[in-house]
Amino acid sequence: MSLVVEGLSKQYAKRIQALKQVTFQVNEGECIGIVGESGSGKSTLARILLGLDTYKEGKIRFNDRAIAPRKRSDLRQYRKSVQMVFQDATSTLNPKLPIWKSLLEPLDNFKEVTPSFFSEGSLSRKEMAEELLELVGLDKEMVDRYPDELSGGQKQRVSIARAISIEPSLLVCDEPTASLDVTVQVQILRLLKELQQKSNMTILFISHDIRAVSFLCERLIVLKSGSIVDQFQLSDIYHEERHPYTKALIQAAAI
Ligand SMILES: Nc1ncnc2c1ncn2[C@@H]1O[C@H](COP(=O)(O)OP(=O)(O)OP(=O)(O)O)[C@@H](O)[C@H]1O
Repeated sequence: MSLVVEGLSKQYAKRIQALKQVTFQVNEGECIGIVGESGSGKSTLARILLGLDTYKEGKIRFNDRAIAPRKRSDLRQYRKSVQMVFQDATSTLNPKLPIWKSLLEPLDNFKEVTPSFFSEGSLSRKEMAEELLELVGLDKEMVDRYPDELSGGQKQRVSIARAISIEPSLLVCDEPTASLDVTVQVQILRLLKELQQKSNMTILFISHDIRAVSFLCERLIVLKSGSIVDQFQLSDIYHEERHPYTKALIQAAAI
């Protein structure tokens, strides 16, 4: 797996330059964090990376193939490899479907995928959903429940299970913990860390919270007003040469 973003710029209206010459690379098995305040361009970047938004300037290459957002066939292949976890798990899950049906949607879309983590032998669809729930630390009894019968943290676990069900080579998380209580945030971060270590999955974690990013990621990218102002290994977070903006984020988070 490799993702290369080169000189990516995105302009919404004449004066709104959401991304400016953004360049970075994500390598296999890495957990990389993109941190920035509100309005820094994080969601724009996430949407473009998922093929949900277009861009005119710059290049995105995934496994050495250009991602051209308008080509549907390319996009389908890409979606199989790149999955997303959003901030709002409620909107990810269809309120009219029991959890097990929502969980199986990606596997239904990509029938050619047989996840390596399923037990041997033929599993019924519900058993598959139960195994997915157990993978993210949820009780398998929850398969028949509906989203509004789950807590925020449980819903986020379901959306993580759903995203990893097809074993994507890259998982993009856009503020996955932002709407959760602090204690639940930590649990979700621990879960992501555990899943990443178990499967060597590559994670791109986008957040305004440098504390969360530094808990999970070994490399950090700092985005400010659409530009990357700093990029460093976690071990260098307190290094003197950090950008003043990074230092301010660290100080504000008291880490
Ligand atoms: N659809 C849009 N049309 C016009 N401007 C937009 C649109 N989406 C975002 N912007 C602008 O682009 C800039 C970056 O927004 P973006 O949502 O990517 O930031 P963000 O870092 O994700 O912020 P937040 O954490 O508040 O969601 C902002 O100035 C925003 O107002």
